[in-house]
Amino acid sequence: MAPPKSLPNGIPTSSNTVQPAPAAVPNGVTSTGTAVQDGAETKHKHIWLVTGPAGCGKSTVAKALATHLNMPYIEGDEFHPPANIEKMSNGIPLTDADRWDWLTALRQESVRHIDAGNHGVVLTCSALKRKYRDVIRVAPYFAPGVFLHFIYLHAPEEVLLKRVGARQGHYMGANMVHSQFSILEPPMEDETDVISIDVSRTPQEVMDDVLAQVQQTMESDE
Ligand SMILES: Nc1ncnc2c1ncn2[C@@H]1O[C@H](COP(=O)(O)OP(=O)(O)OP(=O)(O)O)[C@@H](O)[C@H]1O
Ligand SMILES: O=C(O)[C@H](O)[C@@H](O)[C@H](O)[C@H](O)CO
Repeated sequence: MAPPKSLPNGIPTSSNTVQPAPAAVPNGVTSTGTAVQDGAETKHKHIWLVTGPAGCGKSTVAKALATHLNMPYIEGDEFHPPANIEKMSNGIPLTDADRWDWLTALRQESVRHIDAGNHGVVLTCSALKRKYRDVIRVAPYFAPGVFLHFIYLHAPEEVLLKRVGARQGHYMGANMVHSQFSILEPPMEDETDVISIDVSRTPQEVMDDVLAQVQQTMESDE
C-alpha cells in the first residue's frame, strides 16, 4: 500500500486524521516470516506503545514489558527537542505544534527498529489526543504487516499528582499534571487497538494485568 499523502511532518492531509488501524492488519506476514515474542511464534511484528498523562507509569511499565518480551525499549521523553524540555521544565504545556515532529520521530524510530529486524518494540509516548495516536497509527504504511497496540494507563488526576509530586529529578513537575488532564482525550470505544489499564493499583497488580492483556492480544496472532 502506498504511503498516504502527508504534510512534511508526516500528518496525513485528508481531514487531518486517519481511521484507527484495525487491531489486525490483514496482509501482514513480513519478509522475515514469523516473529518470536515471549517465547511464542507470532505471525507479525508488534509495536507496543505505552500511553497516558505524566506520572501514570509509562516508563515503569514499558521497561518491564520490554524486558519480558525481549524487545528494544524507546523512551519517548528522550526524543523531545531541547526546546520542548525547556518549556515543560518551566511549567509551560506543549502545544500541538510542539508535538508533531516529536510524534513523527517516535513513529520513525519504531519503524527503524522493526526494519532492523527486531520482532517488536516497546515505546513510551503520552499520546494524549486522538490525533496524536493517529500519527503513530500510520506506522503500518511504513512497516507493512506490523501490528500496533496502545497500552493506555489511566488513574484519577489526584493519584498522578501525588506520584509526580513524590518523584525526584524529573523535568516534569506536579504543576504540569492538571494541564495534561485538561487536554487528555481518553481512547474511545472505536479505538480497537487500545488496551486500557487501571494504574491506581500496585505496580505488581498493574504489571500482572498488562502481561495478561498483552498475552491475550498475542494469542489472537498465532
Ligand atoms: N502502580 C504504581 N503505584 C505507585 N507508584 C507508581 C506506580 N507506577 C509508577 N509509580 C511511580 O510513579 C512515578 C511515575 O512513574 P513513571 O516515571 O514510570 O511515569 P511516566 O508516565 O513515565 O512519567 P512521565 O510521563 O512524567 O515521564 C515514579 O516515581 C514511579 O516509581
Ligand atoms: O505531550 C506531552 O506533554 C509530553 O510528552 C509529556 O507528557 C511529557 O513528556 C511526559 O509525560 C514526561 O513527564
